[in-house]
Amino acid sequence: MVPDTTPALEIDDLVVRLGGRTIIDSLSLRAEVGQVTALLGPNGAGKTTLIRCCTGILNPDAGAIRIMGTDVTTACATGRVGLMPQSTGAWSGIKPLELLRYLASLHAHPLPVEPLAERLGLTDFASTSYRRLSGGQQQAVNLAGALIGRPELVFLDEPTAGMDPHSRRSVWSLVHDLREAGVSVLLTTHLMDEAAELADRIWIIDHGRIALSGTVAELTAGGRTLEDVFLANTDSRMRP
Ligand SMILES: Nc1ncnc2c1ncn2[C@@H]1O[C@H](COP(=O)(O)OP(=O)(O)OP(=O)(O)O)[C@@H](O)[C@H]1O
Repeated sequence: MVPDTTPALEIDDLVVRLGGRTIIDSLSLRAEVGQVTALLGPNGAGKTTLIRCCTGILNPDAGAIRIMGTDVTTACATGRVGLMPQSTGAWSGIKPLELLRYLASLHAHPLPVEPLAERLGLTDFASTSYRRLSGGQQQAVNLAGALIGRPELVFLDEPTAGMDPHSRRSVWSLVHDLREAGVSVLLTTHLMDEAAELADRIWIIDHGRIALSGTVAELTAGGRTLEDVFLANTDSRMRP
């Protein structure tokens, strides 16, 4: 039997213009099924914009996105995609488990809420409303929300930003388990050790374009650190 080589995510020549500027500039990228793909890039490089396009929040101006061989709208509508955004201003007064139960009710075959909450340490602050949680605790709730619908492809936008080293390690272990279970993960991070620990393949983007891609071993061949490679291949000036 011929193996199915349809990628989890395939982006071709994507262009996004916002506020009169080109934010994503003819960008092409591929993420394989069952792998962890890391998107690195300086502040303002376009990482979140790209994720917004892949999750149906933003329509690109040109180019194509395929998720497991289907279009974004279909993939998202059928619950095959999960998203952990950088911030969710909307939840305010709701408590973590109430939120997860609500999100679970939107999916056909959700994960059981309590074990997921336990795994992410949410039960420790179960009676606190979302808006009163610390930044790292909110991140943990956001991560649970991304996973509750058993997505086949999950986008994690800076999943460990603001987390202490214990919480970060626990997220790393969860990402390893997701990979083990065959879930495809695309994450962004500014932490080079996180990318090196988790990613099967890294894509470095700068000013909305792919600057470089490869496995950690390929990128760091010759004794350079991932941070050296990042610094050498990206612009030090922050995007306006
Ligand atoms: N709605 C918008 N209108 C105009 N410009 C926008 C809009 N949304 C994002 N941008 C701009 O697009 C650029 C890319 O932003 P984006 O959030 O994708 O960067 P990023 O790579 O995720 O950065 P960071 O690492 O800081 O999170 C920035 O210059 C940002 O100001």
